[in-house]
Amino acid sequence: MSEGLFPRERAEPAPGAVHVPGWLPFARQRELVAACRDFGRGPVPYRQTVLPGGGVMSVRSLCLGRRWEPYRYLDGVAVELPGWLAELGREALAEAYGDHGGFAPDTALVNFYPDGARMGMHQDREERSAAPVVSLSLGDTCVFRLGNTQDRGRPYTDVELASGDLFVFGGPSRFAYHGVPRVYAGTADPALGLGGRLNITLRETGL
Ligand SMILES: O=C(O)CCC(=O)C(=O)O
Ligand SMILES: [Fe+2]
Repeated sequence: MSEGLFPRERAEPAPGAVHVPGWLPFARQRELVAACRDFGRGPVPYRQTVLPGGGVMSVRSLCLGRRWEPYRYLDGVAVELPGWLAELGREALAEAYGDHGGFAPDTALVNFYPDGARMGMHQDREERSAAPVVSLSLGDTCVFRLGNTQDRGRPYTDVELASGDLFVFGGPSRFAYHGVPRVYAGTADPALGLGGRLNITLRETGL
């Protein structure tokens, strides 16, 4: 980890991909952690997704708004996407792109990474909207791998996402393969009250 050694600066690792380190103030991060804990106490708990081939994802996931399963969005909504979270997504996009462009997310995927959890390279392509994906990270720092739009392999760029970081991928990067090959256990500020990593992606499903 480079924390403390190199300044973490805003970067555009690929066209349409923007990383804004430390975008969320610490108090806001704490509120989001509490909210994510509350979501898990709602009608639909966090659960491990079973892939069509029988594999089980190591992350624990929960959907707000439209429900995603591999590889489609289901009809109907089990838990509403809170208006304040959609608004946070708009603010995030305005920060990253200078304009929220009318972004109207109707779904949030909340992923919890316990120690050792990872996410393989994939595309977010079940949405029927070209709107960007807005990602917020909380807790332990991870390696986020932003690949190309052709396949899971190189070229790719590894970006460290720490608590409070905003990452947006849209435009030419919207359908880039991406994944989380590694989470650095125990790197979160203990005052955050979270062991592991949380990631929230806000999306427009266009459905
Ligand atoms: O955890 C992350 O940073 C990425 C999550 C992701 O790619 C997804 O939920 O589709
Ligand atoms: Fe994804």
